[in-house]
Amino acid sequence: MIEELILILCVSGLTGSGKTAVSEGVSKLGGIQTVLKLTTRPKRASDLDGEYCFVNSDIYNKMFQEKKFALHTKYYDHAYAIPYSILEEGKKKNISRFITPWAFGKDSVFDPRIRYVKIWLELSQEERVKRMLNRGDSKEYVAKRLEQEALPEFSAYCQQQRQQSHFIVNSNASLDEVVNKIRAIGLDCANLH
Ligand SMILES: Nc1ncnc2c1ncn2[C@@H]1O[C@H](COP(=O)(O)OP(=O)(O)OP(=O)(O)O)[C@@H](O)[C@H]1O
Repeated sequence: MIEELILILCVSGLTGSGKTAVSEGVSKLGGIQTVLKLTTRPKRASDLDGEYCFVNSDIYNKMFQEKKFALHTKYYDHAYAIPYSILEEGKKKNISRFITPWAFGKDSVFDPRIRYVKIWLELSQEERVKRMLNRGDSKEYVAKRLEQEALPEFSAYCQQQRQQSHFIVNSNASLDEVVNKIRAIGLDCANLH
């Protein structure tokens, strides 16, 4: 199990704000690693290799009951988890700092021995739409996501994520700049221990 301190940088933000790109970018610079997550949601064409392991609800629930997850959350109809095994694999490579897109919800379960640093990526809707279209999302998909964002329940949830974050980072800068800023936060927080 977890004998030494583990830190997870949890990057949240609205769709298209850069969570995945920034997490990958930080991970590429070394010392802080992305984590493979388990999910019950179906695979999408846009999913990056190595970001998710797709499992059915039976397998997920069994692992949950066997306390195999360091973090678990529900988002709409699907469940997401970070298994201890992934963190332990990192530890074997001397990595104890991780980064991942992650949002804490009211159904979240998390190991309190882990230190979570919550980072919110801030970006205007206009710029997010541009980036989503650039990444190949269809206009219909973008419109659907924006409609969802406007729902009072969803918007309150996002507001809460933002308010509960330890750092708010402006994503309206080059990817390198945002990556370096977040990496510096991760390394600074690691040095506090
Ligand atoms: N700082 C940046 N400057 C320019 N482009 C960026 C920047 N950050 C991310 N992007 C690009 O914007 C697009 C959206 O980023 P990304 O997919 O990481 O967003 P996300 O927050 O993970 O979205 P979602 O929640 O929909 O999965 C991607 O094509 C990504 O490469």
